[in-house]
Amino acid sequence: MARKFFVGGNWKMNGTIESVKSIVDGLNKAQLDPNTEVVIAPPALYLLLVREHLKPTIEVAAQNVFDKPNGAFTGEISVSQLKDSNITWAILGHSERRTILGESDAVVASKTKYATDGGISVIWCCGESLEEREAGKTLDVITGQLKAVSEKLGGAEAWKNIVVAYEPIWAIGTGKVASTEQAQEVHAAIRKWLKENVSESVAEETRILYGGSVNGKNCKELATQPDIDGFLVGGASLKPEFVDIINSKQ
Ligand SMILES: O=C(CO)COP(=O)(O)O
Repeated sequence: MARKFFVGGNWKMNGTIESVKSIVDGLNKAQLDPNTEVVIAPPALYLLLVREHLKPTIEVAAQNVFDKPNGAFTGEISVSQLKDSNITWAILGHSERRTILGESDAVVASKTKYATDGGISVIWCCGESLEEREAGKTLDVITGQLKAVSEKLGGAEAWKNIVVAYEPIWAIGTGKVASTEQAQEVHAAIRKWLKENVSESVAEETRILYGGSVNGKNCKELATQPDIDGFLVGGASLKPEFVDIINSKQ
């Protein structure tokens, strides 16, 4: 089964009502490859605005979701609130939340389990720091992150609603994109890990995205790699070149 190409736009903590409307308008008018699944993740405050104005063929993701049903959790958003608002995806495990907001493997795993159990699909992120790469620990870090989430998910079923995003921390927002060889090597290792530790069909069917300084120029070559099934885009998802990234699969 061919994996459908997937491009996510992670707007992070950027935008205003005016700029959000302008990006949405641009996406609504653009010619987008119908063979690419597109998901946009605006800041929480703009989720409803984006969902209301964006064409229905593009899904909307939250940049976080909490692992409790409701209650006294100031500042958090629940799975049921996302569903109530027609938000169908969440980004979890992003390195900015792991490093800046202190989310551990266990917290990320718990949120991922809670979201998928509740019917929210997850863009689950992993990636190594520069120090870890230089110490030759890249695959150890990635497989450690995979193991934590996989044990919590407890079987193949939940993986149907998960897209994996490999985002080397040293490539995020730095303009330093991983080479096609570096990205393909890690993507192939993730697929092998899924095959050996979850199931052959999960390994075959799970989309593995690359994220980290993807732009309109470098996306085409990355998209030629057999295990790169799309992108999670930060800075360039706020710009018109995001359309070129969506249309990058030949
Ligand atoms: O973190 C990212 C997407 O989640 C990547 O960000 P940049 O594309 O800005 O490097």
